[in-house]
Amino acid sequence: MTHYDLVIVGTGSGNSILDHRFADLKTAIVERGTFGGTCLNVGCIPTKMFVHTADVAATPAHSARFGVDEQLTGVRWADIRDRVFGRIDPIAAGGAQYRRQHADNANVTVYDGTGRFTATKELTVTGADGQTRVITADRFVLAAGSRPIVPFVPGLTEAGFHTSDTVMRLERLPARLGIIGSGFVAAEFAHVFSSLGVEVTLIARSALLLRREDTEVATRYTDLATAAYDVRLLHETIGAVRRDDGSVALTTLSPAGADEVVVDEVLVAVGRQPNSDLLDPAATGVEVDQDGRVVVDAHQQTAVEGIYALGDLSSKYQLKHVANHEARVVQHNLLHPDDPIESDHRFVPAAVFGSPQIASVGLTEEQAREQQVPYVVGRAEYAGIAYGWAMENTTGFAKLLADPATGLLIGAHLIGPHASTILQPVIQAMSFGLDAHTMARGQYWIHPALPELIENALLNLPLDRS
Ligand SMILES: Cc1cc2nc3c(=O)[nH]c(=O)nc-3n(C[C@H](O)[C@H](O)[C@H](O)COP(=O)(O)OP(=O)(O)OC[C@H]3O[C@@H](n4cnc5c(N)ncnc54)[C@H](O)[C@@H]3O)c2cc1C
Ligand SMILES: NC(=O)c1ccc[n+]([C@@H]2O[C@H](COP(=O)([O-])OP(=O)(O)OC[C@H]3O[C@@H](n4cnc5c(N)ncnc54)[C@H](O)[C@@H]3O)[C@@H](O)[C@H]2O)c1
Repeated sequence: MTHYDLVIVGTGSGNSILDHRFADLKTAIVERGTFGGTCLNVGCIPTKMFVHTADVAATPAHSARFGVDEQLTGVRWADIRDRVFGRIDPIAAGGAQYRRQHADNANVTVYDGTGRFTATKELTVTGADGQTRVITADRFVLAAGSRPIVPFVPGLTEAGFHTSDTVMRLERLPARLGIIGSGFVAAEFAHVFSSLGVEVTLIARSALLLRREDTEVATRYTDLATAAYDVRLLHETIGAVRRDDGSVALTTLSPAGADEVVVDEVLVAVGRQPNSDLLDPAATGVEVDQDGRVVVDAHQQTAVEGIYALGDLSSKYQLKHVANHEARVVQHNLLHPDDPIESDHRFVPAAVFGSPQIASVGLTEEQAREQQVPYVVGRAEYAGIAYGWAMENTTGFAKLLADPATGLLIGAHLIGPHASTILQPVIQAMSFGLDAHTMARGQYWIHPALPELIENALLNLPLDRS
């Protein structure tokens, strides 16, 4: 048994904690999978590299209305895939090598294997070969992330399916892809594969795609997706079977009765579960909530002194910018235990990089109503601003919610080109308490750029005083 000052479980956001300020601490870092975690290897980074490629591939389909006749003559899947992972895999390998071998990390030992608590502040690490090593520490950082949920569907395991962990490394592009689910992963991969020429069928249990977005945004997205893909709403997948010709028949049940969807590959995208079950935090006295999330306080500390948790393991947001923020908080609190700081989860934004993009921050209109928060709504359409005309966009819009008395923004919801970028000034205004009128009129807005969408929505807010 080896004792450490600090043990970090998970090399996603957890790996970013260690720097020269920890050089005096005898430290271990434990990883069961690929060094670098979800965002780098199977999450944000590769998906967005595929999304940009999809945007490029989709361009010819929209170019004729500008008087430009373009044709997509083919996509080279192997080249697309290998460009993405040719860039990413060396970064993961380099990160692992840096921790294992570089002089900067003389104080760090990397353990390959799954960490599981076996007693208070005692972790047993089981390697792929089944060998176990027991380590103890004064302090722990639990950054073990989450993994895709696979719902029980009779026959699905035998038929074979992909998750976001594997679908980006497909050997070849399928002609038809069935996606079970209707959230972030479903929307992004529907755009990616459809733009590359794959027939996409989205099988959603709910009546709306992206149903956690503001309802107006989710409704607009559902309408646009229905025009672009084969969308089956209110369909529960109840069976799967791989046929002799290699296709997979998915049986679904909807209010209209049983139905069948025949595809070549299946992507399961129904959410992610925290990896707390692998860690058994209870064995060290750390509490887990009913959704499997490790419970932390505002300092990211669990109920056990010196054990911190961050990211998808403990956060309901499951977003990389949140995991990064929490990792910085944990880093500070490890370095300055007598002067701890708190995480700031007041205004957490999110973006779906599908087609079109969606970006949001703060309350939806439905949440504001439920919580009885006073609000007014200001809207603007891409079709109402000059750059929106340039893009011939007729479907995108911004919807802002503000407190009518103070003018402070309480929510923002965008659907349309570059929504993830255009939202940023709103996040800034909310974070720093800038009211809508000052934001709209206290600065220049570059004309005729896309952020004029926000300027117009701000000016359209029916505030008590403006
Ligand atoms: C397809 C996809 C696209 C995404 N796109 C975006 C995006 O565009 N923007 C965004 O903000 N977020 C995105 N996310 C979410 C984002 O990737 C995660 O929120 C973030 O990576 C979580 O970081 P983490 O450090 O908490 O966990 P992870 O990065 O998952 O790190 C956890 C690590 O711990 C290891 N581990 C787990 N259990 C153990 C154990 N018991 N012992 C040892 N090691 C263990 C795992 O192998 C893993 O490497 C996406 C996610 C997916 C799946
Ligand atoms: N751009 C981004 O920031 C980004 C991109 C991808 C993933 N992510 C993160 O990863 C997480 C996981 O993404 P996701 O799309 O898998 O989950 P999600 O939570 O976004 O959506 C899952 C959807 O599947 C539905 N569902 C649940 N069980 C089902 C079942 N048995 N059959 C059919 N549908 C079912 C849910 O109702 C929900 O609408 C997200 O919560 C997000 O935080 C972020």
